[in-house]
Amino acid sequence: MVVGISGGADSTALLISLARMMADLHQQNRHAGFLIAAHFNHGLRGPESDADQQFSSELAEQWGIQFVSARSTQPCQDEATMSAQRMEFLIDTAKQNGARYIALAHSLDDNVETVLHQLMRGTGPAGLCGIGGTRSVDDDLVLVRPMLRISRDRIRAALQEAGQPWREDSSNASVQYSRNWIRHELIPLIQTRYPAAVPAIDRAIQGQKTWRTTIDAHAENWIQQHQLATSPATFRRDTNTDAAILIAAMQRHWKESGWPRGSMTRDHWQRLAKAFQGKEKTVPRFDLPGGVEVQVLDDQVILRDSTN
Ligand SMILES: Nc1ncnc2c1ncn2[C@@H]1O[C@H](COP(=O)(O)OP(=O)(O)OP(=O)(O)O)[C@@H](O)[C@H]1O
Repeated sequence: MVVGISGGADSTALLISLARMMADLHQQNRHAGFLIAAHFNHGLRGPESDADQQFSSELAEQWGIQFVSARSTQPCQDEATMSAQRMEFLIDTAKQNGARYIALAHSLDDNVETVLHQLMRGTGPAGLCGIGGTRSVDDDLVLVRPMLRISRDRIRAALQEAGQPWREDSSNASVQYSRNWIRHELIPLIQTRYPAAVPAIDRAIQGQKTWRTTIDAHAENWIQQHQLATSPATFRRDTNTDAAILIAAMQRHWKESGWPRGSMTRDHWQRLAKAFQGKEKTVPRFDLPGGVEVQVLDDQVILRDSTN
């Protein structure tokens, strides 16, 4: 397992927990695999960034864990780009060393902040499920987030109790980044009136995930029963199924076909669902963003990638 370590409280706690679990397994003479601590130096905060790397490397050494690091060749301030650079490094490290898992230390609070961020920026039901606990990167590699149900406060309290220091990232305190603004301004404001808001939102996320799993199972089932041909993708029309399931089925189809979803709005998905439900008889053909052409026949709907 490759563990992404920033030197912050969450990933310090994750690395130590995994190292202890490994030690326990070794003691019981059980196979424990191997751990690699991987740190990506974004190089944005000069000596402070180097000190984070130094801290992470010393922590790994202290626990007898192999340490790998890389430095950004194109330092940038954009959160999404930084995260993508980091993921690329973690995936490369995993592949080069034959690791099957990458572990990240996102906490319950990170999940709640992410959902609030998505909610305000605009999202569908999937975005309200928050960060996934596991995700397949490919057939041989799985991304896991074992700390997702543990609060930031609990993690810090445990580190303090263990006498284990961590690095405080000064850019985490800056409200310049929208995620930090949610963490440092918005959530504390909400908590002045709703002190238990964070665990309450987490429970709503868990509930949403259960709904999502159910809808996904129906969507998968629907595709199996209604897809008549793959090239071009041909589906049987269906007046009985709810729009939510039809939309989830189509979103799965988009993903499997590698079609771009970026410009598909809620209105587009609903229009597509209506085409299946037989309420779109007057429009036999229409186009969707990303070059997908929809042809509506009496008993079938055909989808074609017109850019191919
Ligand atoms: N520079 C980095 N190098 C390697 N892994 C990282 C780095 N920064 C973050 N990660 C991993 O990604 C996870 C989520 O990143 P995020 O920026 O939300 O974390 P963070 O606020 O720095 O948390 P932490 O308290 O773990 O440092 C971290 O918990 C850690 O596992």
